Amino acid sequence: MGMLFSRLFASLFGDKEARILVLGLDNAGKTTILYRLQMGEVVSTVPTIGFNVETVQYNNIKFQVWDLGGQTSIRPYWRCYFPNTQAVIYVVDSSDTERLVTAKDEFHSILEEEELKGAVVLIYANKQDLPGALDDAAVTEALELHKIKSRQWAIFKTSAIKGEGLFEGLDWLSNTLKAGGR
Ligand SMILES: Nc1nc2c(ncn2[C@@H]2O[C@H](COP(=O)(O)OP(=O)(O)OP(=O)(O)O)[C@@H](O)[C@H]2O)c(=O)[nH]1
Ligand SMILES: [Mg+2]
Repeated sequence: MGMLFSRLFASLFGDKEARILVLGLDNAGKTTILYRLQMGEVVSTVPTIGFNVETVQYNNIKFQVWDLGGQTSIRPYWRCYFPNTQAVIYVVDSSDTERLVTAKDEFHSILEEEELKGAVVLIYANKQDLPGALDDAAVTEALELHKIKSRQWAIFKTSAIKGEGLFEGLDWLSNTLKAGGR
C-alpha cells in the first residue's frame, strides 16, 4: 500500500529535475566525481574530449549531470552548454597550487556569463587525500569566493578517490535547489 501510494505521489508530482554542469581545469577530477556519484565506485578515466552525461537520482531530484572536458583548448566550448543550467559544480585540484590562479580566472569568467546568472555554485575542493592539498578555507581564498555576489554558493572538501565529501555537497545542492535556488 505504501509503495502504491508513493508511486502515485511520484506520478502526480514527479521528481524535480535539474541540469548540472561539472566544470574545472583538466585533471581536477570531474569525470572521477561523475562516476563516483552515479555508480558509487572509482572508474579509471582518460582526459575528456567533449562531454560525459549521466543521470544521478538523489534526494528526490533527478540530476542530469554534464561533465565537460577541462583542457585549455576545450574550455571555450563550455559556453555551448550553459543554457538552462540550474547549478555548476566547480571542481578544483586542491593540490595543484601552481594552477589555482588559472582555476580562479576560469571560475570568475564563468560567473560573469549571462546565461548562468541564475545558477547556484557548488565548489568541490577535491584531492584532499594528497599531501599538500589546500583546505576549504585556503581554496576559498585562492578562488576569491568572497567576491561572489547575489548567488548561493558553498564549498566542500572532497576526495573522489576515497569517496569523501561528495554527497555532503549534493545534500547542500539539492536543498538549495528545492528552496528555489539563488
Ligand atoms: N589522489 C586523488 N586523485 C584523484 C582524485 N580525483 C581524481 N583523481 C585523479 O586525477 C586524475 C584526473 O581525473 P579525471 O576525473 O579524469 O579529471 P577531469 O577533471 O575529468 O579531467 P579532464 O577530463 O581532462 O578535464 C585521474 O588520475 C584520477 O584518478 C582525488 O580525489 N584524489
Ligand atoms: Mg574528464
